[in-house]
Amino acid sequence: MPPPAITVGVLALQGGVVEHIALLHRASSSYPSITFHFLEVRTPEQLSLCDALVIPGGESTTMAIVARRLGLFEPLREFVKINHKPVWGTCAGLVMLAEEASATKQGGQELIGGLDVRVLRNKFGTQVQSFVADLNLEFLGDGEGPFRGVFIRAPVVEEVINGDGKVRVLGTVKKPGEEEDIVAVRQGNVFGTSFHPELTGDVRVHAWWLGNVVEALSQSVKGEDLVIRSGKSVTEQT
Ligand SMILES: NC(=O)CC[C@H](N)C(=O)O
Repeated sequence: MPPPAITVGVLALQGGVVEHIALLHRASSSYPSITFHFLEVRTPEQLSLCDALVIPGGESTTMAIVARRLGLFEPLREFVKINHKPVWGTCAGLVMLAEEASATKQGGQELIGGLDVRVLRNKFGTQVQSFVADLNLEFLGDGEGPFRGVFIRAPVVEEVINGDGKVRVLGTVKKPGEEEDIVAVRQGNVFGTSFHPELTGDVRVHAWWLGNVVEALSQSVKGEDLVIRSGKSVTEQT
């Protein structure tokens, strides 16, 4: 049985917060029997009210500094890695959810972790090299055609660093003349995208993720046991 009410937080230290909340509101209409509350999260107390969390795009270095100052790092790690609550990171949010990152700022930067991957920050260059690409996101399973991926100083998943097959590749992009890059991954309760669905007006990824949140809370199982609706494991792919 799905819970009658679900609180979804959006980490609101910096970055694309209102855009996510707007699309989450729209996506929630796909689940009319459930009351959703969407909460901007800036404190450990607010985080403790959440059943699931979105970490938006923005600038991961800034987010990390602010999260540290506000005493949010340990509560965030507990939320993601001990309580296994559903979490989705977009762009800078994906960086924050990686266990390792390369091309970090000098001296490194603090990460929450949860995804056994190393991300490469700013893979495609600076702001002016931002681009849009049609992505084939099979996990949406809707047959409604490609999803417009918006990439802004985007990271990619450079390597899966724990080869036990729990990291599932859900999306890739291939720029002309370049090799294919991994831009969407999932490991149990943690989902990450290099691109920004909240900037497209296309509600499909938000609706899919909210569906997973509902499913996870209905089953109230640990992250590792969540039903993976689709997506091949990395080992299956190679
Ligand atoms: N649009 C974005 O979120 C950019 C992410 C940024 N390059 C970072 O590493 O934090």
